[in-house]
Amino acid sequence: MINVAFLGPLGTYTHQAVLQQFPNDGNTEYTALKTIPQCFEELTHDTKLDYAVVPLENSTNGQVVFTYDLLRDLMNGAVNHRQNQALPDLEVVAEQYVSIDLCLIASGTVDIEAFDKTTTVLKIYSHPQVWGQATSYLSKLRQRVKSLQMIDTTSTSDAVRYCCEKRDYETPHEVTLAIASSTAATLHGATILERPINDRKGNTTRFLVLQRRDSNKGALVARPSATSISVQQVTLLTFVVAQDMPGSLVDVLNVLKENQINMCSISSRPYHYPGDNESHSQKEDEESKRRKWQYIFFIELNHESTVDWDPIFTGLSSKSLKFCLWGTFNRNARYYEIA
Ligand SMILES: O=C(O)C(=O)C[C@]1(C(=O)O)C=C[C@@H](O)C=C1
Repeated sequence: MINVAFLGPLGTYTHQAVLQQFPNDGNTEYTALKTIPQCFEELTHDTKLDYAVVPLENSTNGQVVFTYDLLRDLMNGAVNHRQNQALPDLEVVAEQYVSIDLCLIASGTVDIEAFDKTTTVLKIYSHPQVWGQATSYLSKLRQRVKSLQMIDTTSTSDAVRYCCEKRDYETPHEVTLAIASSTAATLHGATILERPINDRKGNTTRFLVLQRRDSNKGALVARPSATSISVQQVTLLTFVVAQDMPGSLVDVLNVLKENQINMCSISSRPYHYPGDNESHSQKEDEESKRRKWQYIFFIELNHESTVDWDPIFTGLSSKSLKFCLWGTFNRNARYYEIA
């Protein structure tokens, strides 16, 4: 039996990612948690859980910053190190992709055509990641009402639950709606008013599957894509460099070039050196620790399964102040799907 935690409740897009990765075969238990931080926290400490699935990025509006920042904080809080390589408690073992078809949802019947610019007060509940995926639909909607309030919830499925609970409190001019998946609407017995309302066709969210590093289970197996016989692999790394040293980022990237390995993504998030009660590498000097404008880099490499990692890790170790290898996993075939 395996136990998979995820950003719940049932009916979230993350739940969909979980079912794609771990189909209900009678051997899998699913544990719905309320927030992304809880997924990290519970997987770290509850050995009854084997995996956690969390959103990482969306093809329309980019990073799910909660997840990026939790990875950063785990790297900073890592107790175990091999020289300046942080070995946090969790690692990444697979990726998953879910097509995000956003629906405008009501608890009962609502006539959008009857909205009145002088009186209708519209409240829409959803996960914060959704607003940037339906900007043009929301701005058109705003023009048809007196006011539009967008209210954040911990997930899209929870947004539908809120919307259904609010039904009894509505005044004649106040309308409460949610943006979520059709699965969430069905689950709550709610009505889909319009779909899809996302800005871009092919809107997709990418998810990561995490496990505890000490579980020693290895990466999860993914099927090869229809277009390639060999399975491409992806490696996720994070690192920090000496920001005042010209070329310090280039030096790290040159390690990849010299070893003929391709980088397929790079992004950054704000970084703060670990506090005194957290572990840190000796190269981090006092002054740089106090600076506000520091960055951690996230890079992904795509490669065949036969890579000589020794020179790469030796290079990364010498050119960065601190780095972390989050895992090497198979590229999911859904990555290659065209919008
Ligand atoms: O709220 C959900 O349904 C989630 O699974 C979270 C989440 C996200 O954080 O990106 C997943 C996919 C969509 O992009 C919107 C929300």
